[in-house]
Amino acid sequence: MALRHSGRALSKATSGLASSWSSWSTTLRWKPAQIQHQMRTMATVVPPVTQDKTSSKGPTAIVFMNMGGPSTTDEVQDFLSRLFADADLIPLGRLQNYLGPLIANRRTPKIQKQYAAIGGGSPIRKWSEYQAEEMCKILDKISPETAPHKPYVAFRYAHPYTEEMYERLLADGFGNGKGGRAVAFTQYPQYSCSTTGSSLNELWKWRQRLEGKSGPLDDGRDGTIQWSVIDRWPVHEGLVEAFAQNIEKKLEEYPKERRDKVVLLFSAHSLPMSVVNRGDPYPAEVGATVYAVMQRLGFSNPYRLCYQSQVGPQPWLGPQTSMSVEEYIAKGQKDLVLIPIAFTSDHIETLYELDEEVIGESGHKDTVKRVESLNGNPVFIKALADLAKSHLDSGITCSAQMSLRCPSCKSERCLESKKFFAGQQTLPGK
Ligand SMILES: C=CC1=C(C)c2cc3[nH]c(cc4nc(cc5[nH]c(cc1n2)c(C)c5CCC(=O)O)C(CCC(=O)O)=C4C)c(C)c3C=C
Ligand code: FES
Ligand SMILES: [Fe+2]
Repeated sequence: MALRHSGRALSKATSGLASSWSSWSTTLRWKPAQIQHQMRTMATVVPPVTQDKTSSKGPTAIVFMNMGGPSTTDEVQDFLSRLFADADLIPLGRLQNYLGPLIANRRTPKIQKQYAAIGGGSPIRKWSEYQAEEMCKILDKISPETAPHKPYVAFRYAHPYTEEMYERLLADGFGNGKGGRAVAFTQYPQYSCSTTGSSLNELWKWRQRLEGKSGPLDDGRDGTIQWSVIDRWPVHEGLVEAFAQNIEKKLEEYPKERRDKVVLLFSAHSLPMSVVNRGDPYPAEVGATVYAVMQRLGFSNPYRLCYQSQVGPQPWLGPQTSMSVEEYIAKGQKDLVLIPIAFTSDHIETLYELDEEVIGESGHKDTVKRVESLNGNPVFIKALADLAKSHLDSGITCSAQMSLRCPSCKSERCLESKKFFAGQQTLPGK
């Protein structure tokens, strides 16, 4: 089980180095004065600004944010290099620039084999571009006042990178003195500072670099892009409906007399306990999605939430998906349906880890099954459009929840980017 044993290989790769993989969460060192400053800024809640509903006319850019994945095996090394360079995902402190590439290089051949096994690359770009385009077509119809809607994709670790998306936005006539409205739409339904938080910090960084720091002019306009954020949507009814329909479809594959005893195993990407204990909202929001889906199903079946894809030797949030499947089978429960609940399209965690490893090695491929990922599901794409329309109608810049930092957050990036997105001004006259 390559992914599950990956921690040992990683710690081997970094052993002997001053700050190892195992200390990724404790590498920041603060002096007393810095701590006092941090304590003050940590507690700051930045109230979101309400936008003037009448002023937001099209064109409107809708930017799908996600982690991305290598489209070919040749892109794996760059993907992993970017991923291990991301201090919002894997904080390696002052050794980030040294340790990051080292771990990425060591890991590349193994991960290349996994992408080769699922057809030579991640399908996430194909699905994201399709979902964004189809959603914009629906949005043009249901929200003519903000049309035309232009789809963009910004990945954190693979093409199209955030900076490539931003350059395209500028080339397409947004910003650069022309203003215009853009919605940063996370494609992670549940918020984690390591995923959506990282993408927003990156977007804020490129916004500062490519659009400068121009303050509001006398008329309130500065010609930069007016950003708003859809930062989480764990219980959106269209999302819940799409998941529920896929589960119902899968349950039909079991004989009627066994159907209501099939155990539903929701599986989400895990988080290191250091991130959970920092106060990350993700576990609660994943739990909320699971509960909403079960409510929609009328609690027809027994269910559990488990977590997959731990990397490195630190403690991660459990129970592990692979272990849960093995233990239920050992207890005699062989009818199991796996439901990837925290990602909206296929990726190595579904196509390789769940299909090839967890199900493939369970010895019960005929009774342990996985529901389809949302991918091009029309119910899901309509949900995305409804969600975007409600956001555009609401006039809010981001959720109230996004303005609050984790209790133990010490990151200046989080502080500044939250301040920026929560404080985006209205754009009168546009
Ligand atoms: C909601 C989804 C995800 C969360 C939360 C998440 C947190 C998280 N991930 C790592 C480390 C790695 N993740 C890797 C790949 C990867 N991660 C997700 C999703 C979430 N990660 C996906 C969908 C993928 C695969 C992308 C694809 O194209 O298929 C990897 C690289 C693969 C590997 O080397 O095993 C690492 C490393 C951490 C540390 C973390 C939380 C802090
Ligand atoms: S880590 Fe959660 S807000 Fe900074
Ligand atoms: Fe991950």
